[in-house]
Amino acid sequence: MLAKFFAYYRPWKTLFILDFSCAVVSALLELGFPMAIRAFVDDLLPTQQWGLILLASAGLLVIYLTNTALIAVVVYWGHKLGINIETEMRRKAFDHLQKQSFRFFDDNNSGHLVARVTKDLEEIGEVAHHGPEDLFIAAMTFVGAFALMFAVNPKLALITAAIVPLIAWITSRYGAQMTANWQQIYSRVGDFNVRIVENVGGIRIVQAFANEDHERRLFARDNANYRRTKLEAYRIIAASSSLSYMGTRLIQLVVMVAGSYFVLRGELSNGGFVGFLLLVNVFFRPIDKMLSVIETYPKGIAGFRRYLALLESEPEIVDRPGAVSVTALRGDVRYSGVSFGYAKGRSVFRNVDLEIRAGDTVAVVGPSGTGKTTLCSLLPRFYEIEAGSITIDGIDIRDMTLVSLRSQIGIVQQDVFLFGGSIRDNIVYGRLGASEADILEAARRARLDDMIAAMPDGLDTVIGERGVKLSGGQKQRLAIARMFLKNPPILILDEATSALDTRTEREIQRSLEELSRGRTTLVIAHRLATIRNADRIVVVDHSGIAEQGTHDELMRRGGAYSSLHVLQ
Ligand SMILES: Nc1ncnc2c1ncn2[C@@H]1O[C@H](COP(=O)(O)OP(=O)(O)OP(=O)(O)O)[C@@H](O)[C@H]1O
Repeated sequence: MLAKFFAYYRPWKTLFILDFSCAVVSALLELGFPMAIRAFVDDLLPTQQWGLILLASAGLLVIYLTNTALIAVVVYWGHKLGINIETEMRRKAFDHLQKQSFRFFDDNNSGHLVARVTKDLEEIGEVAHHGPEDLFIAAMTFVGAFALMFAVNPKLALITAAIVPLIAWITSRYGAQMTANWQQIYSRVGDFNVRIVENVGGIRIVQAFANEDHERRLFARDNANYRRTKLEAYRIIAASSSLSYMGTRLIQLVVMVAGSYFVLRGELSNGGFVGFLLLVNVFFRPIDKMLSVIETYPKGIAGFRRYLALLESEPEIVDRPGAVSVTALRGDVRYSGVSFGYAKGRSVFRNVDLEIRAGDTVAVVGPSGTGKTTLCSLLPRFYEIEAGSITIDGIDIRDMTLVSLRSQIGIVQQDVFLFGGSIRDNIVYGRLGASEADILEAARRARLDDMIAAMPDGLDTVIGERGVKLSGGQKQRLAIARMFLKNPPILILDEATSALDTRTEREIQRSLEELSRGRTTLVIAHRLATIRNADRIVVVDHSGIAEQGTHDELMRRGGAYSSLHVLQ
């Protein structure tokens, strides 16, 4: 896993080297200061020459200033390195989400996915910056300080080092606990993200059912779980940092007592004593660093693990090697022996044959849950069929690139999804970069022009999240305008007008008829009246296609279609 982590440093090698070398030089200077102080007390003071003392002080000032500059570089460029890595990871995570198939989103909650791309990655940047640098410098300072302490007074150095196993034990014990704890914290954050995303998205339903109290209780539970896990983390931090504080202060006391003893016995100079006390601080600084690494590293690594899990979930539907990019298809669609099920061993339909000639309109009808929507969503390869094949103009859809296949198919859905921007943003989604004239023409053909003219900001009117500021009919028209702009040869209309009043439905129906003119169209309809003129009607039931033919043929046959008709 570490190798995968370090791979992210590759593009920022120069930045890393700059940051790292400045940090190393700064640490070396820190090691040098106690020795300079010792020389100052032992060698310079006894000369009683003010000129020399001031000169040495000026020298120290230069070194301090240099170190100040180094620290500034390390803090800024080091964090720059961290945020660069974090940004790259976030880009990759988002990119990976775009490639996932419908099934992935069926199985993963959007709140958790949001957490993956936001919160999980936050600490990785910190670890990327501090991790290797702190570890290396901690090791270097630790060894360096010990060597210098040993040079000043070996006995005192050994006494000081005796505390190290205790500190190491504290460090390793709490480190493992923290990693496990942070993984749990992330999962808790995901949980309440899910709760918030669902609550805010469905707030109208919540209020309509007056279920606010129920929602509050559910949220309170997740919030309390998060709090409990966080408290556990703070308990670990409190224990480890206070224990290590106690350890370092105890050893300082021991050094004070033992050092005084050595000074009185003449085994240690005054300067040596002062220098040694300063070195003890430097010696224990890596331990503080290690503790802060213990705090941030597990957060980063837990986030990185979840990030890797996301990146390693292979997209289910991808381009085959050698897939061709198709353009301007005629739209001859053929399903041959197609079988499909969402879960293994539970098929929605089996061995379905269906042919739609280019430009024809075929309506799919049948009882709820028989797989009408499913049948249509196989054409743009939102799900992969289990057996058989689907071809367009004789080419298997699996031999086409996904992007080109989907560019040839337009879908107008029952509940239109609109983005939160303006009317223009939503129409232009059909063909990004379309000209103003084309956008207006698409709006006109979808009979949206009167509404746009009546709006204060025209095309730039903001329609609210998911288009809440529009009526159902207006949303449908916007979706149709978007499709006029996209202008695909194949259309799927999924129950597009079921939620509207009769008059609006008739108007929208007219726009849809205009939209489907000259395009291969698959209509999923419940209202049989709207599909009477379809070139063919396919009736599905729980075992697949029950019958197909024109309205008149099916009525004459007196089968499933005619009984549905009688029912309506
Ligand atoms: N994403 C999904 N994951 C798992 N099962 C699904 C999924 N979507 C639909 N199903 C199941 O597949 C079956 C067919 O559903 P589908 O939506 O295709 O039916 P439909 O005929 O379009 O229904 P309706 O007329 O009610 O819209 C149903 O049993 C449904 O529960």
